[in-house]
Amino acid sequence: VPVVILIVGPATWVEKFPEARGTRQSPVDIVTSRASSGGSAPPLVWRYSVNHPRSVVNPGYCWRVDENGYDSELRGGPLGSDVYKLQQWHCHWGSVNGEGSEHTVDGRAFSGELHLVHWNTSKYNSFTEAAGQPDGLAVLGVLLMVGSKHDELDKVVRLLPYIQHKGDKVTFSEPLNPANLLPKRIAYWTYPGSLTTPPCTESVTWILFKEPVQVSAEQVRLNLCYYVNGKNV
Ligand SMILES: NS(=O)(=O)c1ccc(O)c(NC(=O)NCCc2ccccn2)c1
Ligand SMILES: [Zn+2]
Repeated sequence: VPVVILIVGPATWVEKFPEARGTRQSPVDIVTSRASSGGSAPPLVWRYSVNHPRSVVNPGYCWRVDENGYDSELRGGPLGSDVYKLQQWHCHWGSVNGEGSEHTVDGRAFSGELHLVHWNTSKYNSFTEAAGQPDGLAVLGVLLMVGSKHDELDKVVRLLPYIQHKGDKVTFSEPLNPANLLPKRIAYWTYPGSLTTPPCTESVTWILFKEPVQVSAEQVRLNLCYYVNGKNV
């Protein structure tokens, strides 16, 4: 009986998404010895709305929190004079502990990776428009490692049982400050890259914080058993 192997993943993305064959594809391995020193970039500055309703969604490949258009600002650092606005944030977890991050640092993977996705409101009129432009998006990447429980992140993790299947969505209005998801030390690596999943558009200025943030083993387990089970590949 002929065996048909359906390959779905990065190797086949180039067939449907030509951008995936580009010259600035993400994620990458950060080779720390080859990273240049900070130079004279201005400080990275952010301000987020805390007290507004947010929705947690299961898009089928992770969980995502939509900011529902509430105001926020990210500017400075490598972003020139443009102001970016937080659109959504989501998480990438691995099926094996320590293997979940998208970026690696000197070949080392972390247990997970949080992405805070911002779009350039100085130049574009919508997220969708910005997502197609080389300077359209800025994503803050936070590496996650197993350690103590993360209280801010727990406001989302505890809702995962209610979005076990693709398309599920739950709205919550508990105050949450996305700034509390960032590490204490805000040193970062930055490079011009792309969306890490289809359509892999080369529109992302990546800003990856050097210091990992700790989450508990239970929080990793909850992410795995809910979104992995709920994940319709
Ligand atoms: N991971 S990332 O680069 O921050 C990022 C940010 C915003 C995005 O819209 C995406 N990609 C995205 O949403 N893709 C939706 C469809 C999809 C996602 C994953 C696999 C296959 N198809 C990735
Ligand atoms: Zn992501």
